[in-house]
This record gives sequence, C-alpha cells and structure tokens, in this order.
Amino acid sequence: MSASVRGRRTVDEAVLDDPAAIGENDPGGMLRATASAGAQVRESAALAAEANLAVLGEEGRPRAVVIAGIGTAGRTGDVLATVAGPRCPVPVIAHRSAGVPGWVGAADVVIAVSASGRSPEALGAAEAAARRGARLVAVGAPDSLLQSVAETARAPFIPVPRRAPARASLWALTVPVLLAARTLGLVKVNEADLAETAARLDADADRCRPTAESFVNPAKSLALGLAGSVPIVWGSSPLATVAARRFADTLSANARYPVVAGALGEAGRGRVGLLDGVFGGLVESARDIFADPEEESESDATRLRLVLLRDGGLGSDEDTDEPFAVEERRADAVQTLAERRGVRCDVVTAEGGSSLERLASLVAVPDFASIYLALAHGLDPMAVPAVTEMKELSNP
Ligand SMILES: O=P(O)(O)OC[C@H]1O[C@](O)(CO)[C@@H](O)[C@@H]1O
Repeated sequence: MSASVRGRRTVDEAVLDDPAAIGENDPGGMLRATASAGAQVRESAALAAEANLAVLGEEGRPRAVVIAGIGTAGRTGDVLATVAGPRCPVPVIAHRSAGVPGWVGAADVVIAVSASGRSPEALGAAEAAARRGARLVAVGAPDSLLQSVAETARAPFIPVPRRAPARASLWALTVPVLLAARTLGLVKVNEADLAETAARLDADADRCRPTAESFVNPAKSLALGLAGSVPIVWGSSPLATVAARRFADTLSANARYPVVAGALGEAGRGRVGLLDGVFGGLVESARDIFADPEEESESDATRLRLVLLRDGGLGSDEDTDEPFAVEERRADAVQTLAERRGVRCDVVTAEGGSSLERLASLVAVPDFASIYLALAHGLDPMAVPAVTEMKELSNP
C-alpha cells in the first residue's frame, strides 16, 4: 500500500467531540473553508457586479447556454439548470469534457468555470467558444490562464479568489454563473434571495461548528450515522437531486466513501432494489436484536444507510417537472420501504423561500458531515492522495 494512504478503518467518535483533535486532523482548514459558504455568496455577488456582465445581454436571449467545467466547476452547471427550472426558455447544458458540443455557435452562450482557472475542460471550452463566435463568460482564479483566454476574447471574467480544493468553492463559483444567467433573463435570482441564501449558509455553519457536540450538531450526527455504511443518497426533486450528487462528491473526496446517489424518481424504477439486497434487507434480517452488540459478528457487516434529501416543495407546482404531491408520496414510500427492511434512513428537508436557499439548506449540513466523517476516520479531508496521484500518472 502506498505510504501516503493513512487513516482508520473504523471511526473514533471521540474525535468529533474534541475540538483540538478536530483541528489536528484538519490541518488545511477544510471546516473553516466550508464555513465560509455564506461569505462566498456575498463576495462573489460583489465580484460579479463589478464585471461587465451587461454585454452578455446586449444580443438578447441565446439559443442555448453551455456551462463548461469539471468536478465542482461542472456542478455549477447542474445548479444553474435546476434553478432555471423546467420553464427556462432555452436549454441549459452542463458540459464536462474538453471543448464545447459540436452544435455550439454564434447564437449560444458558453460559461467556462474553473476554480484554478486552468482545467483543460474549461480552457478548451473558452477557446472553442471564442473561435466559434459564441458569447463567452469565464469564472475562476484571478491571474489565471482562463482569465487571459477571456481577455483575449474580450469576454467578461469574474475573478473568484482561489480556495483549494475546488470543492470548498462551490458557492463562490456558483453565484457568478447564476448572475450571468440572470443577465440573459434565464433565472430570477434577486438580491434578497442571495442575502437569504448567504444567511442560511451562515446559520447552518454555526449549527455545524466544531465546538457544537454531536448530539446537537446535525452534521456530526449525520456523519456518525453513515460511519461504516454504504450511503445511498436520493433526492426527491430535481433540486434535491443536485444536492444528492453534491453529497456524493464530498463523501467520496473528503471521506472517501463509495456512494450511490441520484433522483428518487429514477431510483424508484430500479435502484430501489438495493434495499432488498446483501447490504440492505438481507443483512438487516440476519441481525439478532437481542445480541450483545460487542459480540455480535453481524454488527461488523456492511450495511446501507439511506439519506433522503426532501425538497420542502415551497416553490409553486408551475416551476417543477412533477407535482409536489407526487414527489412527496414517493419520498414517503421509500421511507416506508427502508423501515420495513430495517435499513436506517436520515432525512434532510429543504427550507427557505427561493430555490437557491432551498438548495443551500440541502447542501450545507451534508457538506460538513462529509468532513466530520473523514476526521472521525483520521483522514485529512483536504488532501486526497489518489487525486494527486491520478494527476501525476495521467498528465503527459
Ligand atoms: O475547478 P478546477 O480548478 O478547474 O478543477 C476541476 C476539478 O479538478 C480537481 O481539482 C481535481 O483534479 C477538483 O478538485 C476540481 O473540482
């Protein structure tokens, strides 16, 4: 095994109630970076206001919008698509490979996003957009390659200060993307929505702070519930599904857990079968509820743990693909299924008036939970040796 892989196979719960141990296990300050989510919203809104986004709107409504980027930068495209909603008059497409789709031309807008300002995917897309005469806007680190490509193309650039790793910059990258789309008339995000989203992220960061003990800290208790399990994260609505996929991103990169994540509507037609299987109903039915947990070998068995992200449904039915009642019935049904099989289920329910705030309320606690789960395993949530080695081995 590589010397760079460290950590404990089982969790040490005590670490989570020891702020000093938390600090030692998080030398890069991933918790602090994540707690800046609300500040990121405010800062990026101010930076976007300084950029000349108005030029984007001068040529009117585009034929399509492509958001080009990879990893967290790519996730911002999914956020825009869900905030724009099914009534958005033009297609909003998250594009995750280098360049742009073959059909992109002068009638379209490309938003190239890269936290470092140097991913080949975002750079390739920005260059291709400029070559094809598409309107371009770029979002990423100041003084980066992406900035110079945008400047050469005379395209607006929003300089987002870099916080490594990129996954700690979700909100800093997302807000400029949303505000560019607002200039194009595709989303209705207003100043109050941004302020309320930032306030919600601040409040959740406070509830999830390292000094709040596990029994009052929703992120620590979610993390401990997931310990040793195979998490399944399903979102009840398109918006909740973006949050579910984000949780899979952070659980994988921060805590290094394998995750099944997706939309409950889709999962209900196939993947829900997981609840019946080896890691679901079969292992739970073999559990002897009277056995001493210390001695019971079955307690070591790997189990599923369902995390259901429920959209509070405060948006009007007009803004959703499916009636809210259908999503609610489906979410109730999967909870019943899990209960019947003894599969544990955590539920996070969205709060807030705007879709952006509801999304924030489904992302914040899981973001922190992924970090606490890493810390309880003795893993540094920030430094991921496999990602670094992957880059070393695959770069020419
Ligand atoms: O946003 P960037 O800097 O383009 O990076 C893209 C992705 O690549 C990574 O840096 C991993 O190589 C991720 O952390 C990130 O989301």
